[in-house]
Amino acid sequence: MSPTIDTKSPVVHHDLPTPDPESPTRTRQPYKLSTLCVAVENPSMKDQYGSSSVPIYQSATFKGVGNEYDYSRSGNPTRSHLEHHIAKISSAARAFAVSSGMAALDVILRLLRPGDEIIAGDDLYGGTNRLLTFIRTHVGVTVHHVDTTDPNAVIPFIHPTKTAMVLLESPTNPLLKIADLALISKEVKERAPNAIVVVDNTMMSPYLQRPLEHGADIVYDSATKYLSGHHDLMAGMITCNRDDLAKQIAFTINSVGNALTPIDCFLLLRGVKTMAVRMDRQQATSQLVATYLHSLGFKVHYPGLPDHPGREIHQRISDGNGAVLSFETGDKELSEKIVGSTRLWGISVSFGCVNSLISMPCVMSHASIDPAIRAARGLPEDLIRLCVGIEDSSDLLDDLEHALVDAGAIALSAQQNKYVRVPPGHAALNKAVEQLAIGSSNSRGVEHEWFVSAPGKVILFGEHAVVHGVTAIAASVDLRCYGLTTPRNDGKLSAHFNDINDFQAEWDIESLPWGASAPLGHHERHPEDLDQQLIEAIHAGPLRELGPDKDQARNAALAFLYMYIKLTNAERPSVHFDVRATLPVGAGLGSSASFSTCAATALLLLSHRVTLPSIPPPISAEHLHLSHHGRHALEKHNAEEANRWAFIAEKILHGNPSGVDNSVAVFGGALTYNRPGFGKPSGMESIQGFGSLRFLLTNSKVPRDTKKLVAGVGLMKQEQPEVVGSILDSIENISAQAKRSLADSTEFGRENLLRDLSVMISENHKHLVSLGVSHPSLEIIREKTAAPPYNLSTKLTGAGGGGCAVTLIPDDFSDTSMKDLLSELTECGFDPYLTSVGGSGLGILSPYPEHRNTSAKDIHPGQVTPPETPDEANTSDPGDSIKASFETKSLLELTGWAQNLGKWLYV
Ligand SMILES: Nc1ncnc2c1ncn2[C@@H]1O[C@H](COP(=O)(O)OP(=O)(O)O)[C@@H](O)[C@H]1O
Ligand SMILES: C[C@@](O)(CCOP(=O)(O)O)CC(=O)O
Repeated sequence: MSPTIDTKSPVVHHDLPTPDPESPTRTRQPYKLSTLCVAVENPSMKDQYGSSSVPIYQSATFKGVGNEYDYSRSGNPTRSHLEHHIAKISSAARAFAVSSGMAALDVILRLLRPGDEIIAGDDLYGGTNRLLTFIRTHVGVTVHHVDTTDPNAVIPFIHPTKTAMVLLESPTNPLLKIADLALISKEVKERAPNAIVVVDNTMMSPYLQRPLEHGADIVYDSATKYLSGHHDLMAGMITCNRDDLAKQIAFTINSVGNALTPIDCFLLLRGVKTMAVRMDRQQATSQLVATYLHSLGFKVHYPGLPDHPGREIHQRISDGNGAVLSFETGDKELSEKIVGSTRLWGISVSFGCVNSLISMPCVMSHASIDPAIRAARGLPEDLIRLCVGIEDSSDLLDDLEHALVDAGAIALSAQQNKYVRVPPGHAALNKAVEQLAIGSSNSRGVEHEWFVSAPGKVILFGEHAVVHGVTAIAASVDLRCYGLTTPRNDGKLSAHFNDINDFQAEWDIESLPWGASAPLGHHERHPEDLDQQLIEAIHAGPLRELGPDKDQARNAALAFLYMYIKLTNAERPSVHFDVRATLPVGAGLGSSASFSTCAATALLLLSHRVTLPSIPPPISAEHLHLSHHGRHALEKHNAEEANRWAFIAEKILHGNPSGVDNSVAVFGGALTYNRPGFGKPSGMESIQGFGSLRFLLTNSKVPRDTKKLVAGVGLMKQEQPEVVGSILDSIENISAQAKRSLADSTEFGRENLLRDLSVMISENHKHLVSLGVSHPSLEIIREKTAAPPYNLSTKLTGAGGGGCAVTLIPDDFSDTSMKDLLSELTECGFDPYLTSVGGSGLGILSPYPEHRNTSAKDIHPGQVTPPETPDEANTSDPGDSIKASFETKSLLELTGWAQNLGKWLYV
């Protein structure tokens, strides 16, 4: 077919390129729209040089008589290419490119005659409204503005002969109201067969919605928006399937001369190629932004939200929710402040660009509508419109949050430790109060203490091998690390690691190496690799005086300071961080991961990146003491964030961690774990049935260093890949078998399960010996437990090289035997300990006063009975009593005391 634009008979139909079947037996599916967007080829317009990009025919005239093209106002090869392409992706036979979206509407409105009537929406783009007013006053066309989101409001205005055009938008701009394009088209056709249904599809683009498929006669787009995507050109596209209409449209364009210029046609063709990827990203971020604003309590207009009134209709007629949304703040002045406070969101009219934009329709795009009419049409003066671009979603959310905070629309709730919406009208007042509280310094006040805790772990199968992609099976143990932050508010930061030779240090916050690290946005993820520049700066700065004999403390302080600098750049809270554990440090029970989890969580709370549920469910007193009560009180995304940061601290402490230890410390319970990056499913899966098993943990008390042991296995793997490879395969088989046995334990029988696990424990240990990570002390423990009358299976657990061994205790193991075994091990200088596994993961002591157990208020050491007159400071600030007792409680009392303080919120 010829693409000739003949002004006498200008209608040209464009083929939709459904690919031919390759063979009679294998049909090809039609290309998806995103493929069609990229495939600009027009088989009937092959370029003479085979250029892969459509050339710009920047020529007003073409030589010769009777050729395809003579004058660019009538036709131009670059424009023909563009029109063919847009027709193809719009389910249209014809497409016309003109100089702007308004030019498109102008061409369409010229189909009307004096006396005709139009039905149009009441929430229209301001420019559309302006042109409609013009044709009403100058052409004598009657315009009925009705709520087109309600078909019943449209029907009474349809006149069988007078109604010449129904002009629809869906979603509307800027209130995102939905019109049922299919239903209205049908109703119009039935009642006024000659009326033309016209749809402005700019908010959606053909990628997300093709109204011609739903009965519209003409569709137009401001191609300045999504079709081009870059705000570097202005264009309008008109598409239709009716020859009669196409002829009239072509006639008008040729007569008035508003066709798109060749260079803009070229730019638009280039833009369309990336439309699908742009829109996919823009939509995904829009959903995040809408959900975020909605969660803060703003009235948000976006069809992607579950409570949007037109959602069901929109899902039926479109393929997505688009990238424009709007929200109300309740206060015009506040909205102006928010719009003025953003940095990344550019203040601009229009939308559809790769850059994100923010605007207030009533003072910008819709300012041309009379304020009284705006009010009558329900357009809120405080409405903010967001047009989402392709920037990183975390940057956009962060910028918006900053703007909301700066304008005083949201404020930090000390009690909930998260941003909450300030009731409209209070914003200015609250802002002033907050400024006073913050004072002139950039460090924000810290109101109360945070008390957090996380368990250690026992690895039953797969340690070391898990670093290299093998499945590990691990569970939490009932030994925990505790971290407490207390406010200092004197510009200093301090830490006290009770278990690391009572290490204490204090730093001037402003002297920390802030400059060595780029600040991390509020929603920004930490990159996979550690920031070596910051690590070096911390070593050279705050840690410079710690010699090699202080390795353990230096590493822990490094992990703490690294996260403090990365996470709290905006707040820089002045706090004291106290750590104590009931876990042996460096013994293979994951002390580093539980420490990392505590430090990460405390800092995430202080930087308001982890928030608590505002109304935790009520508790009954009898449950207060159970360690696993309150599970799932912390939201999953908060747990995941804590786990991500605990893993970062683990990298600092341990070099090449697999992530199993911190996953157990955060999520608790029992799980299988696979490290990502080995071409197989990764992550964790919780396993049941583990909690009923009894284990004896025996600490050899031989110190060792996880980092060195893990690095040692890594080196061995490099030097003897085949030997290590086959050991890893064998361990993988053991883990897989153990996973199956644990999963099927009821069917399999308890006795069989215990017997199988025993065999696998011994096997796994042998493989660890081959990897060179056992130690004579561990072999003594293994031999002692294996000897009659005990006949138990033991393996090292964790990194080995000393540290702990784990022994499986069968159900029928007698109390007498246990007593004998414990004393035998103790006599050899070991620390045996019977543990229960599978308890709670990360916990945060609820900060809500109603959750604090006042009867458990502490009695200071040395006091036999509570004082008759309660100590003022002690009653008014539970933080004081927590800190004092935390450092002085005996190891045996620590867990019970912590539990008794109040309700713990667990992952
Ligand atoms: N309670 C704690 N307080 C401070 N730092 C700790 C604590 N527990 C562990 N760490 C840090 O973790 C390191 C121990 O890590 P690692 O050798 O992996 O032992 P584990 O096998 O117990 O995880 C310590 O040297 C110290 O830096
Ligand atoms: C050896 C390893 O598998 C477990 C280390 O445990 P621990 O640090 O010894 O508690 C290493 C890892 O998985 O990161």
